[in-house]
Amino acid sequence: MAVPDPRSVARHVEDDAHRAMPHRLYTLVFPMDKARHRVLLGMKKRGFGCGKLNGFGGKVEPAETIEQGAIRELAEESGLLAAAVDKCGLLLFYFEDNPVAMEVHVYQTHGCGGAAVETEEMRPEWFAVDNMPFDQMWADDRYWWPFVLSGDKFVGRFWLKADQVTITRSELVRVDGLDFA
Ligand SMILES: Nc1[nH]c(=O)nc2c1ncn2[C@H]1C[C@H](O)[C@@H](COP(=O)(O)OP(=O)(O)OP(=O)(O)O)O1
Repeated sequence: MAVPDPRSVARHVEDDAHRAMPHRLYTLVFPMDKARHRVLLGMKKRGFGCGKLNGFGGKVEPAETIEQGAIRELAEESGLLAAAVDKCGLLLFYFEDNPVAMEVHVYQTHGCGGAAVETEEMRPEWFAVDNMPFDQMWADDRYWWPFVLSGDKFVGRFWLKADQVTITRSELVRVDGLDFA
């Protein structure tokens, strides 16, 4: 069996089936403009999730912390420079045709430096936080987005069909704290 990534927080999920699966770590960052009640999303132009509007993020590299990965991916995909990011929640995705679970660490950030620019991977656009384009986003986003807005921390688990759209099972809970990086 593959050696578990020590940065993974799968141990927080009390579920044998889950613990037995390898996990790949990802980040997902939502740059917020509190004054204008807006969030920056990016239209993914290639690869996984192509054609969807999403936060900014990607795979965590072996030599970095999850937070460092979040800040790096945000800069690479949007041009925005964040001094810090705030942890919002943890998402676990199980795709029917993939034996590796996706472990996605969700952050928001405020007052970034730099300017949002279109990159090879993403075309950025601002949206009102209370009128999100959920029809163009991942199917699970509409369920946990209210937690991001309220500031409540959350852990969500979603089981998806190979079409990456149909959710066959889900669990979403508010947690008191996220005692991991
Ligand atoms: N169901 C889902 N809902 C959601 O909101 N975001 C999801 C999601 N499933 C995956 N994501 C996010 C997590 C992460 O930010 C992104 C996937 O990362 P990528 O595959 O784009 O990684 P990389 O940018 O490292 O890719 P490459 O450089 O193309 O190898 O999609």
